[in-house]
Amino acid sequence: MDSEILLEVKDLHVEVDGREILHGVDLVLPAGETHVIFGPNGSGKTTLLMTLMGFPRYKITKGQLIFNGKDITHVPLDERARLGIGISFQRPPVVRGVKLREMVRSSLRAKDDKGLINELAKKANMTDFLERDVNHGFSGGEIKRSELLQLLAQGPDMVLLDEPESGVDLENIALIGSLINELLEKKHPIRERKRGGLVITHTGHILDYVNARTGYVLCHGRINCTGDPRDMLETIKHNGYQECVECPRKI
Ligand SMILES: Nc1ncnc2c1ncn2[C@@H]1O[C@H](COP(=O)(O)OP(=O)(O)OP(=O)(O)O)[C@@H](O)[C@H]1O
Repeated sequence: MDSEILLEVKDLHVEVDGREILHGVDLVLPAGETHVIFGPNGSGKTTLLMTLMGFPRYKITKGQLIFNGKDITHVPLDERARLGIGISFQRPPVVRGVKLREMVRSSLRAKDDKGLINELAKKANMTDFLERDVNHGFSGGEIKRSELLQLLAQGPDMVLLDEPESGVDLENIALIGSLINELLEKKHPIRERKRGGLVITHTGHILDYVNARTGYVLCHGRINCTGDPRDMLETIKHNGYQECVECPRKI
């Protein structure tokens, strides 16, 4: 492979509260690429992203995570964020007493810069939300834009997105798509792109906006299939996931 490898997941086994959820996941994300994760409810998609981010509840019992050439299997969450991993949650919490502006400021890798915060908020159409408590009373679409605004401030090398389009109307999906593309440096020439993304999607709407190279189907804590994400989505739409579960070509 000519491109640099951003993330390598090797034989990953993960337990949550004593129950094994991931039973040996392998994947490789080259720098500059976006990969998509499909899979039925409860198959372990969120578990995978939370484990990559380093939430302590998700215990790696076997396997290895290599990020930018460094073994991060036992590196804690805050250090992973400093190394350049960022996440947008499926259902982010309300943070009472913390204004969105403060949250964005704390995410900024660059020095505090009021001008930059305002500029990013404008891009995410979140200017009117900066003085409100994080996610308090935000609609589904506003929450997703707030998450992406924080990621834009952080500027991570690897972006983990858990259902970025859920609860977002069709008009706002275009905006969400353009924010994701900005995060993933879509305007840069391919060879210069250093960032990568892993995106969980159920509907696949985001594929209309984001240039995703590879898709995975995760079933019962294992990757059953890898391929072109648009083809996979078509098959899933027609046949559902049962075919993936029973597929004799399982990898
Ligand atoms: N604390 C826990 N104790 C036991 N099981 C758990 C715990 N947390 C998660 N699980 C289980 O792990 C499995 C995987 O959950 P996960 O949220 O990763 O699935 P998912 O593929 O993201 O699902 P969805 O598409 O519904 O968001 C589920 O069966 C869930 O109930």
